Amino acid sequence: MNQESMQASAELLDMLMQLLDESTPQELLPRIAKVACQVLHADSAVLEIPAELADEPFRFAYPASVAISSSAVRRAREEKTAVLWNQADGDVDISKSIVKNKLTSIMVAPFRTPSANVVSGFLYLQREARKEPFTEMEKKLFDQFVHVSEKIAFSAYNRQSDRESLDALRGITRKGAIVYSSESMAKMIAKAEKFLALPAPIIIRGETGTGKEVLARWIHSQSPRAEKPFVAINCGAIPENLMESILFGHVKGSFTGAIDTRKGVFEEAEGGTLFLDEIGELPLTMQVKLLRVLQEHHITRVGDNREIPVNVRIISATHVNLEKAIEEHRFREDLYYRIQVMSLDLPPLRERGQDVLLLAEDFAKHYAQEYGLGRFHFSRAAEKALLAYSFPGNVRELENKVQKALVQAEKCIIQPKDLELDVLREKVKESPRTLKESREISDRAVIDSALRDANGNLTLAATILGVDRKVLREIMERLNMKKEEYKKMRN
Ligand SMILES: Nc1ncnc2c1ncn2[C@@H]1O[C@H](COP(=O)(O)OP(=O)(O)OP(=O)(O)O)[C@@H](O)[C@H]1O
Repeated sequence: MNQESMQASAELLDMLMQLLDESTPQELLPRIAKVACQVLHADSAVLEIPAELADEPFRFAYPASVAISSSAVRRAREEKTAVLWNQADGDVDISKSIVKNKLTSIMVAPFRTPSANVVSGFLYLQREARKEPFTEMEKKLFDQFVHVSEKIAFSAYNRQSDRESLDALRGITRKGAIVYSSESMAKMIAKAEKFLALPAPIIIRGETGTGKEVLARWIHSQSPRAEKPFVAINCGAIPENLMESILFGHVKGSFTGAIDTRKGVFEEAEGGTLFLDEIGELPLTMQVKLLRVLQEHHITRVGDNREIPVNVRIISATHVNLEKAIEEHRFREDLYYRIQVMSLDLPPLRERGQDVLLLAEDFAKHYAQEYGLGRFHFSRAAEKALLAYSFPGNVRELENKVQKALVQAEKCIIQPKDLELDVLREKVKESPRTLKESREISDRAVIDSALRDANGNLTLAATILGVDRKVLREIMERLNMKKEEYKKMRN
């Protein structure tokens, strides 16, 4: 092997190594285009896969606005191999594209299905005029790279479809990073789905670490604003004196330390979604300013008097009871009505039943892969311990416990002791739980959700539940549930 081909093989290996970590096709495909672009020193890349191959058509362009030669793509498909055009080559259509787009050369390869000759998509690279054209050796490397990438991509598709079949068998739903099988989550997601396309603000209520940000990101990704930015800030973590500048930006010299003019998060999120976590922590002075922006749709940077129009969807989140904060004059009622046009209650983990187990399995799989460990299983005893443990609402705590357990576990089997669950927080002391206890837990969860939907109205809640009002009242008495506690909750 000569020096040049040794170097090429090393580069090819390097490219492929970078792809092995990506687990889903959605993560892998953009990476293929980017890695090819980087290692082959191209200025732009496009990877396109039509719908019949993937579930949805896939197109990734880097940079996003790149113009490509469709004649070059057609020729690569006809020739069924990687093809290279340089400025001096004779193909009239392709030369036109090369000159028009100020290029020096183009390489395209068909991106095939695993079943051999069905040409489906393509990977396209081009170099700008100021650079050297691609060489024959680079074309060879590109061809080999595409062959192996196709195989990596298809095993990712297969893994995904295996997982989807298994998920369907077990009644598991995945929405972006959100995983669930419980009714309480399914109900909340069904409600969220109705809000996706609407521009109005949403408020997400839920205890700490229940997935409010994950839910907000998913809503954004499914909304007409998905291509625009999602910007998240935690109102509780920002010092009061910096809050205005972080939200609305500032001009140079407007205060000590303002060495540049800076955009605030409203401008950064332009056209997209701004996630205001812990909105209940926003100081009263800022609440007034935020309300004004929501009403007037423009902001003014600190130290400036120009009004800058903004088009941003607000999703806010809170773990505190905002109604109580209003009563205590810590939160403005007018702002409350502005931000809670549509409201979602994220159930705490303790009300998600078996979700605890599937989240634990997912976290175990994810972190075992990240740490380069093998495949882990939970022992039956560990599963029982997880179900019996009263998580204080918190998916993050579960995630943390599973992470630690992976390090402690022997022979890739997670035992109760590896999870370090606090014995004082066990929901039920005896195991297994009796039928009566388990029925009470599920009765409590459905009644809770119906009362929320009905704003504490017993007749309406009874209708939702399909029982007589008297029967509902009796069950509530037995479970020590009070309708008054639901009067102020709004969905
Ligand atoms: N249903 C879910 N499926 C998978 N992962 C989840 C789910 N809910 C939460 N998580 C994970 O739990 C962790 C906490 O989620 P997130 O940060 O969205 O919670 P939060 O309610 O916004 O927290 P905080 O109250 O601290 O702001 C994240 O790592 C997230 O990926």
